[in-house]
Amino acid sequence: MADLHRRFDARRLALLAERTKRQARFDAGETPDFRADTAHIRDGDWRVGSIPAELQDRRVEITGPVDRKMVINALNSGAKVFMADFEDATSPTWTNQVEGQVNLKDLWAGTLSFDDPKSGKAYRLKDRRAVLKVRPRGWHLPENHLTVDGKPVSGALFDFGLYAFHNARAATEAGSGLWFYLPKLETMEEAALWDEVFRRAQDALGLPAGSFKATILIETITAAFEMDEILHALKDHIVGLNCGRWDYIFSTIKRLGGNPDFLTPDRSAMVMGDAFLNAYSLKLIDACHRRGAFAMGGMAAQIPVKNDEAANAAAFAKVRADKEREASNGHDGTWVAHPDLVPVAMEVFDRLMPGPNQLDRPLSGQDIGRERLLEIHQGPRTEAGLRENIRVGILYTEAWLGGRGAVPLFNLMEDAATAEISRTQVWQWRALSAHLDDGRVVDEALVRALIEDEIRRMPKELPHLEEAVRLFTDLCLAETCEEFLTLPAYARLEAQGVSS
Ligand SMILES: CC(=O)SCCNC(=O)CCNC(=O)[C@H](O)C(C)(C)COP(=O)(O)OP(=O)(O)OC[C@H]1O[C@@H](n2cnc3c(N)ncnc32)[C@H](O)[C@@H]1OP(=O)(O)O
Ligand SMILES: O=CC(=O)O
Ligand SMILES: [Mg+2]
Repeated sequence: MADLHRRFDARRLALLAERTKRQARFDAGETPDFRADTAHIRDGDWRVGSIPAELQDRRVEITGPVDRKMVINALNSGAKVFMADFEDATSPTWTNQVEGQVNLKDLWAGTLSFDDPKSGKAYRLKDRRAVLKVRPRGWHLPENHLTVDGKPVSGALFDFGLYAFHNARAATEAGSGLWFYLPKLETMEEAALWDEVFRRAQDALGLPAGSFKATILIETITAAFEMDEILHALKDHIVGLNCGRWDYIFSTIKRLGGNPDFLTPDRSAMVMGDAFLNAYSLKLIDACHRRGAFAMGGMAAQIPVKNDEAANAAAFAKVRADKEREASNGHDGTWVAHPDLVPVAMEVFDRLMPGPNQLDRPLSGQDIGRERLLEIHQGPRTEAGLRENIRVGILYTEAWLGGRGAVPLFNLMEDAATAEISRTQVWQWRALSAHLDDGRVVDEALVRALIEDEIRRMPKELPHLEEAVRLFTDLCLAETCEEFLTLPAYARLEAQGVSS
């Protein structure tokens, strides 16, 4: 960890500073575009390196937090891949991060099991289980509990470094490897930093270059303009890109949210089949297939609805339709948030994707340019939409401050990415004095009044409610849009008494 920190942390911090400078340019009216200095990469004829056999068929991937029961359930779920998530689905308490590492180490050591003292249920791994991928935190989050030379290390390097150090040998000896998902990258330089980290770690562990393989989430508006460049920067270590739709919406609001041309409608109106979300997923498929890389779909937020058969059927139908769109468009696989949704997605991909993937499918040839990538969704802006953002944003933050990073709220999966949408959208509507469809202007007074009213309807006994309301309100009413909700929230984790 010390070696990784000393070699790479200054670069990480410099890249984060670049994000801030770029935000200032967006705030002054600039909009994203393809880079002139990398045209040769986009125009060049090259392909990514080899894809390991066990990653050739990824039609259904389940994601989830790293707690012991969930890890076992996910590995047993019937999905092809399980992404163990130290990121959007995990509140980064010290306990969560370290226990997550222990769980993964036990998996490779062959000792992962769990006896639930509450339910009395015994959890054991099945023989046939999902291939493991690990998603470390993004470049932005520190890990305050480990310092090197008096400075906190990066959360990303902590999650990656510990996992690689403890498991590379066991995974290789088991005939598998270390596979990663890398989140929230903004540029090819940020991807290149990961490439160097991989090379250094492989070297230090005595592994040949190319032993680690990653899938990169395209979940920032800036990265969508650098898909080729990101594939190229990680050429020997990349197997695909994934449409991280929730962070993508958040990133678009955050980066362009001060510009009235990018005023967004209700969150529920921003659906994958339309406008910039549709454009980016189609572009990602061609960008990947042209280079021999997987084009993974993303997460539908619906989860099973308990005790209401009709609502449950409607939720499953929405997931099915989302997966049908993905498979028909050419995605090579998709994500689900819950074991009950594995068969739903599997049925769709089995039906619409007869081979193990769609790498050989002809490119769509659609030339998706800047205009389509920046086409904002049309739809209503309603009090109900504003209230939903407030309700979900506060309740999610409350759970996060209590150490839970993924929560079911009003029958949807909510995690850090979806909560970021909630708070940035309230911020945007207020900052731009947006009009609701009923003619009212979203101003500080309206936001405060709706927050007050929503709190009245929330259970009073929630332990972190007061702090969550304070943080959420501050973020919505701030002069500028805070880079990440989880940064100020991380500073409060310890104060809430759940971090150690
Ligand atoms: C935007 C993005 O980044 S998406 C990726 C990040 N987000 C995620 O990964 C969220 C993944 N999903 C989850 O964490 C969960 O499904 C939640 C929190 C939304 C709901 O979880 P629960 O309230 O436990 O759901 P529910 O009660 O229906 O669970 C039933 C069983 O399925 C298990 N389960 C539910 N979701 C998962 C999952 N994703 N992985 C493994 N097991 C799961 C539960 O542990 C429970 O097991 P048990 O019967 O042995 O006790
Ligand atoms: O990480 C996935 C997302 O949608 O965000
Ligand atoms: Mg994300």
